[in-house]
Amino acid sequence: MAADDSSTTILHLASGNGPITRTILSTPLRNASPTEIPIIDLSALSSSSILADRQHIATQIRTAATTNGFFYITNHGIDSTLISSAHSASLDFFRQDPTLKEPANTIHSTANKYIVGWKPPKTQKINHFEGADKRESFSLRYNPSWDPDAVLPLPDKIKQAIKVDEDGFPFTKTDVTVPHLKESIIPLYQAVLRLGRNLVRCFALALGLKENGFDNKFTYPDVSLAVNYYPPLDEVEVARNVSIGSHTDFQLFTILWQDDSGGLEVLTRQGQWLRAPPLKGTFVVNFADYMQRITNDKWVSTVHRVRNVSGGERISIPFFFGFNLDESCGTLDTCLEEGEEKKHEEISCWEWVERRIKHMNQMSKDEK
Ligand SMILES: O=C(O)CCC(=O)C(=O)O
Ligand SMILES: [Fe+2]
Repeated sequence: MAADDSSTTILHLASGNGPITRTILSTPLRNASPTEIPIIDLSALSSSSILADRQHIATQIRTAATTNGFFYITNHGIDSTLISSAHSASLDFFRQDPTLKEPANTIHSTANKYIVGWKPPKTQKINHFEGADKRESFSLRYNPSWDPDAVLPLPDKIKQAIKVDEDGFPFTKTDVTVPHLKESIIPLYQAVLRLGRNLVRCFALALGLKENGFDNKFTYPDVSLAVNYYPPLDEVEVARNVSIGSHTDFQLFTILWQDDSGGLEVLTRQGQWLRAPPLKGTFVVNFADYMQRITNDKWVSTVHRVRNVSGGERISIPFFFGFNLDESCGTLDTCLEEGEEKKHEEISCWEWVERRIKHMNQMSKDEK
């Protein structure tokens, strides 16, 4: 961050259109208020609910989406035992000696290099202006055999595009040392995938579409689950480093579980950093770049980062959602006021993400 004037600083970020900046207020970091990051109760998402109840949820989502693009969900239906089991198996995986994690390194994936598998510490730079993220992670992408609601068979072109690793990588490589990793993570993956599909129906309502308006774009969604492991930042690092740099997520939306360490921070449109502290029994949901595009920038893809200053290790489990790889969605008519121009051209979610990643990596090359 470079100094601008005495009361503000400039934050540099990657975007799908090249580097951008944001002005940051010098007001101290503080906890978000319930209006800034609301808690939305999803009890009424159950199949026996009536449309009016789901509309009520949609109205709250719309307010959150147009305010800071972040909200907590409670009564989401995900069993806490699924979470605790995935959490402890993840700790068992990350706490191993690096040589034992190496076989699952993403570089050994035959089909999904750099996408699935283990990413060692300090190998990711989500914001090149802020240096390497002090995290390691373990990632999976969509696999129809883990999707309880998969509509099979998948179209051939999708089978090719999804590129499932035939040997079951990366779990084949964790089976020996952490055999319970797969059996703990997959049930959570399945539950969050189902929750995501339900939320997408609320998003459709919140955007003035029919409840099933996005269903056919979500039959084999381009999703990925990551487990992030953040060692604590030491005293020197706290001033200079990030656990994960300031960024926006790339696709449609993210459902994130965080442990009770804290450290997630969210930037308001006004340039104020807010803490999004862990709240028992909740997930955090945030909108991402592609959602912002198709809503003509009405729903915000909000900048966030993590600084793990808890003194202990921190785990988070984000689940990123995009439309089916072959689906494209232009600006939604329901997001345009009378006479309002569309701000973005139509592009598929997948092409958008590729462009976003290209720009992010370009910044790294420019640094050298
Ligand atoms: O760990 C967190 O709380 C946030 C992680 C995140 O923003 C990401 O993985 O994109
Ligand atoms: Fe993120």
